[in-house]
Amino acid sequence: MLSVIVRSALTKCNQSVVRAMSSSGGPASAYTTLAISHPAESITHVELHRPEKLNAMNKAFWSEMVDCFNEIAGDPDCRVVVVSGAGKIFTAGIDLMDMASDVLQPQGDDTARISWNLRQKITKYQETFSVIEKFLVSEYCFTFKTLTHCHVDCGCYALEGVDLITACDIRLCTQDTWFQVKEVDIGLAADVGTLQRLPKVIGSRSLVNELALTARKMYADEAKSSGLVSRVFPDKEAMITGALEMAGEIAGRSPVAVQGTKINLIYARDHSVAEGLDYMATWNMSMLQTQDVMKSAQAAMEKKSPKTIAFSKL
Ligand SMILES: CC/C=C\C=C\CC(=O)SCCNC(=O)CCNC(=O)[C@H](O)C(C)(C)COP(=O)(O)OP(=O)(O)OC[C@H]1O[C@@H](n2cnc3c(N)ncnc32)[C@H](O)[C@@H]1OP(=O)(O)O
Repeated sequence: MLSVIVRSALTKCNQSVVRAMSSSGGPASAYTTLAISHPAESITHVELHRPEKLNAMNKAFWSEMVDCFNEIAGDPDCRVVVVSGAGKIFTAGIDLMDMASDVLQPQGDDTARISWNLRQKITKYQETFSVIEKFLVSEYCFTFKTLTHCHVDCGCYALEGVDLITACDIRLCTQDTWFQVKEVDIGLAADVGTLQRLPKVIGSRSLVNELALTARKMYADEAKSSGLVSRVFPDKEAMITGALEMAGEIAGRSPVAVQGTKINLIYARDHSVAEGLDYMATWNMSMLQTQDVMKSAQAAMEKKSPKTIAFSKL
């Protein structure tokens, strides 16, 4: 239904894009929880795809995300990744049924061994989201987070999704989205990224504390004003069009410049200004020698968009 309405409203070029990004076809890959598509040149779409379970993160999901982003990292044709959720919500968080025995009720009778094994598992689950940041750093892709549209009365959720989206570079949502750091409601401290990354995404420490300590919902307008998302769209169609336009803007620029910018932004986030400047100098002592600078400068002098330049793959 959604794809029919969308098709009639978009250009021929965008029709195939929205078809590729719609969830109706199901996963077209080896993965059981992810659907992968290529809606435009240099852009990969990763869709969380268990809509009947609200994209709850089961055991397969945690390892498939790592495999998927490793695969993307090895794909020189990919420059931007768009991540979204199939169906009415982005994700309902950890799969409480499938994961219960693994994490919430660990087996064994020796505290040290149970603890040791739990630590291993937590570290492994952390890698599921860190891989987005880490591997895209070592490659040259940007990640958008897009949330699916649904009616106001059913709401959109990003529960464990907050861990995932804070590892992405840019976050977009629809007007009827809400976000929740849900962990305290199920008796635990969030352990796969939210408490580490959210304070670096949202400027207000007080707001981060409030969200994490009370598990209250944060709606789209507050998410925008706090800086969790950079744009709010009226509906999914507008959001996908906007996300792909933005992805196209990034993918059309020098991958040397884009990759270097991303890596140095993340480095600056985690280090002092002095350390960041030092790292930058070392980075650019080689990267400034790229032919992309000369090509781009020449295009600027001729008042041409950088998107008119054919940049080679990294
Ligand atoms: C190492 C990491 C350790 C732990 C980390 C935990 C972090 C977290 O993820 S905390 C968040 C945990 N998630 C939740 O508490 C959400 C639970 N779900 C809900 O509250 C509701 O489903 C809802 C999200 C508010 C949506 O409600 P509604 O729209 O009414 O849909 P439902 O009918 O409830 O759900 C449809 C279908 O999906 C199944 N489902 C929903 N959430 C989960 C889940 N988290 N795990 C497993 N399955 C889930 C639900 O059971 C339904 O399935 P049916 O087969 O149709 O019954």
